[in-house]
Amino acid sequence: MAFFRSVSALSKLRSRVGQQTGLSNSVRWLQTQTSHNTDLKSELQELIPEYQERVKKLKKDYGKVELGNTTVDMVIGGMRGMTALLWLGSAVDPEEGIRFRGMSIPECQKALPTAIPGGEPLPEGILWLLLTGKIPSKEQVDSLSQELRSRATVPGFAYKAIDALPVSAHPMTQFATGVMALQVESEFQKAHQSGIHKTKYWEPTYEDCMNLIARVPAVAAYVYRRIYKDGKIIPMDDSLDYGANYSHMLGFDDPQMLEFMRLYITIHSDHEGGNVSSHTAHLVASPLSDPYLAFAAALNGLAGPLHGLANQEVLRWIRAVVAHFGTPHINEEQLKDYILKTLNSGQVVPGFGHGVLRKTDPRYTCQREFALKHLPDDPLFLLVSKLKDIVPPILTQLGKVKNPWPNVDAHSGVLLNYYGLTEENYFTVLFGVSRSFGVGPQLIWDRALGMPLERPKSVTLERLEELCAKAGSS
Ligand SMILES: CC(=O)SCCNC(=O)CCNC(=O)[C@H](O)C(C)(C)COP(=O)(O)OP(=O)(O)OC[C@H]1O[C@@H](n2cnc3c(N)ncnc32)[C@H](O)[C@@H]1OP(=O)(O)O
Ligand SMILES: O=C([O-])CC(=O)C(=O)O
Repeated sequence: MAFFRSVSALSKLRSRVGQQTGLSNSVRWLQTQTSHNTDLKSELQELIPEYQERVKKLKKDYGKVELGNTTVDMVIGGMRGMTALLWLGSAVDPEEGIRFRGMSIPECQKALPTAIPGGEPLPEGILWLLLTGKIPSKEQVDSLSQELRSRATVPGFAYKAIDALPVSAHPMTQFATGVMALQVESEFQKAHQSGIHKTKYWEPTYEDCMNLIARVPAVAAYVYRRIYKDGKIIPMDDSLDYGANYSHMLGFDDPQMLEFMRLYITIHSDHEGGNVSSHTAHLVASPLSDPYLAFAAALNGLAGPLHGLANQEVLRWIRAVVAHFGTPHINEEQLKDYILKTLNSGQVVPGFGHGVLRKTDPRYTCQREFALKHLPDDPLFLLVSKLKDIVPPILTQLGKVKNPWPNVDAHSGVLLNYYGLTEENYFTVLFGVSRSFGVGPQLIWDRALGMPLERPKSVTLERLEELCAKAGSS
C-alpha cells in the first residue's frame, strides 16, 4: 500500500508542478528533474539504486498482480496486445503515438537542446533523456557530444570485415557485419571472462553501448561511401555534433540536411520495447550476450521489409509509380488504380499500417511539418501528401487492416531524396544508427536492474487444440 501511496503522491506532485508552469505534466515533471552533472555515467550511477529499489519492491510485493490474459489470438497472432516486457525509454499509445520518457515529439522539439536557435533537437539530448529520464541542458548535451566523439575511433578490422563482402551486398548486410566486427572490442565480454561481479555488469555494458553508439555513424558512412562513392571516405569533423557529423561523413553538409538528420535520429531512436529490432536486442542480450551481439541481431530484424526496410520499399514503390505514369503529377483515379494493382498482386502498400498505432504516426506528422517548411513544392513530397489521403480509405475497404494510416517510413525517403541521399537501399542503415540510441540505454538498464534471461513458454499445435476443445466444452 505504501508503494501505491507514494505513486499517488508523485502524480499529485507532478500535476501541481504542471499547473504552476502551464506546460504539459510530463515535461514539467521532467524539468524539475534536471541536474548539473555533465558526465552521463555519473548521472546514471546516482539513479541506479532508486530504480533497483522500485523493481525490487514490485517483485517482492506485487509479483502476482495480473496485467491481462494470454489468448489464443496472442499466441498465433504475433503476441499483439500482450504486455510482456519492461522498457524504460518510451511507450507507444495506439491513438497518440510515441512518448519518450513521457514526452511527445512536439514536447521534445520544444524542450531538448538544439544546434541552432529554434532548430531540431540534438540526438545527444534524446540519448540523455532515454537513459536518465531527465531533460539535459545544452552544457550536458555538449559534454555528451564530446564524449561520443572521443569514443568514435573504429578499429581497422571492422572496415576489413566489410571489405570482405561484395560491394553489391545490401547496405544492411554490410552495416550489420561491421557492427559484428566491433564486438571484438567488447568490454562486457572481457569483464565477464575475468569474473566481474553481477552487480557491476552495467558498467562495462555502459562502455560498450556508448562505444557502439559513438562508432556506428563511421561504420554506416563507410558502407555508404564504399557502395555509392567509389570508397572515398570522409573523416569525422571534431567540431560537429553527432547528427551533423554522420551527415558530413556521408557527404551531405547542407545545413538543412544536418537539421533533418538531427530530427531523423531523434524520432527513430526508440519505439517502446515490443518492436522487432528493440525486442530482438533485449532478448539476445538477456543471456548476457554483449551489446554488440545484441545490436547486430536487432539490425537483422530491422532489415525486414515489414519493419525498418519499409522506408526503402516506400521510395522504391513511389519511384515505380512515377516510372509507370511517366510523371510525379498523377491524378487520384490513376493512383487508386495503382494501389489496387499492388494489393491485388498480394503485396502490402509500404509505409501504411502498424502493429500498435491506430492513428497517423506522429513521426510521420513531424516529418511532414519539416517538409512543409523546407520543401513544400517538391514533386515527390506532393505525391506522398496525396497518398496519405488516398491510401487509408482503400486499406479500410479491405476490412482487415487494423490501421490504415501512414507510419514513419511513409515519409522519410522523400526528404532524404530531396537532400541528395537518393539511394533508397541505404535508408534502413540510417534507421539502424538511430535505433542504437533506444536499444543502448535499455541494455544498460537491463543489466543495472538484473533483468533475467528471457524464456517464454511455447505450446504445440496439438496442445493448443486440446486446450481450446476443453475451453469450448466447458
Ligand atoms: C518502423 C516500422 O516498423 S513501421 C511499419 C513498417 N512496415 C510497413 O510499412 C509495411 C506495410 N505494413 C504492414 O505490412 C503492416 O501494417 C504491419 C506489418 C506494419 C503491421 O502488421 P499487423 O499488425 O499484422 O497489421 P494488421 O493486423 O492490420 O494486419 C491485418 C491484415 O492487413 C494487412 N495489412 C496491414 N497493413 C497493410 C498494408 N499497408 N497494405 C496491405 N495490407 C496490409 C496485413 O498484411 C494482414 O493481412 P492478412 O490477414 O492477409 O495477413
Ligand atoms: O513499433 C513498431 O512495431 C515498429 C516501429 O514503428 C518502430 O520500431 O519504430
